[in-house]
Amino acid sequence: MSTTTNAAPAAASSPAPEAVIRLENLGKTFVAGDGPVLQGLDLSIQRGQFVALLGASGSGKTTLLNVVAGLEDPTEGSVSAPAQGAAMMFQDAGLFPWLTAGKNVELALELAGIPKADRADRVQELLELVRLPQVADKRPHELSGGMRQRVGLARALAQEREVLLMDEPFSALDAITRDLLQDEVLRIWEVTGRTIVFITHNVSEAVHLGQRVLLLSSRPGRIVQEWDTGPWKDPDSYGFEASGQSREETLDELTRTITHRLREEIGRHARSSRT
Ligand SMILES: Nc1ncnc2c1ncn2[C@@H]1O[C@H](COP(=O)(O)OP(=O)(O)OP(=O)(O)O)[C@@H](O)[C@H]1O
Repeated sequence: MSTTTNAAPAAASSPAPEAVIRLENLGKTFVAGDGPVLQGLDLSIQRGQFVALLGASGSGKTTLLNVVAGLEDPTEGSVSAPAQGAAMMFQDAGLFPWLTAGKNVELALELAGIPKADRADRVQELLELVRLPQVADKRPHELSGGMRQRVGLARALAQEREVLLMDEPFSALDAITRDLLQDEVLRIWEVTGRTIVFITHNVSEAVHLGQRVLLLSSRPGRIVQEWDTGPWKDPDSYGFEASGQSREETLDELTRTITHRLREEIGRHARSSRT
């Protein structure tokens, strides 16, 4: 794997960060004759990190999330992830249409074992966290797509899991709603300290959200390149000061570089699918 890191050297005394997800030589084959979807994949994610995952369509991004969540078993290698599993969020919020927004969130709290007496306050706290304090009594069909995703996010957070896996959660939303929700997710990540793995096809979204941006190769999927965006987002950091560019220029340049690499992988995927 090639890694592009612009971080300042870590202070000698800082303790090694704890990996909350560790995949070693991971492989996944669904149908023996079709070959592996994932192969030789190594990945370590530290507690509290925000990781964005890019890759061609069909490269195995969702499969990777499912393995981390414990929904799929690997056929090779090892997975270390929280035993409690992970909360997941998808392109469609998947709210139960017959329940109100509040009841959708409350159900997740109930399944997480939160006592009944504490649930009403917690539902309200979570809806406030996603900036929808007023929708507890509304049914999903009364909400916009962006509002439904916010409720879906509140429901995912209600599961009280350390790891949140997000599979293209905003790809069906209009650009303005998507921008707003990206900023909300960053705010919620900072407030809650969750470890987030976020799949997207949108490189700007990956660069905006991820501290680390990972590129999955075309089949078989493994992490082929990684970019560390952190130093460029922190104005006080070494990386920012060392460059003569503005933060926006640097992030735009990074977005172009990653887009170029992603296109190469998509092209490779298209060629290998034809053979
Ligand atoms: N349960 C399954 N049984 C058989 N094949 C599967 C199964 N799940 C996924 N696959 C295959 O694994 C490959 C990777 O699928 P996956 O959904 O993980 O890719 P992806 O990168 O998330 O794609 P996209 O970006 O289009 O969502 C595909 O060829 C898919 O058909």
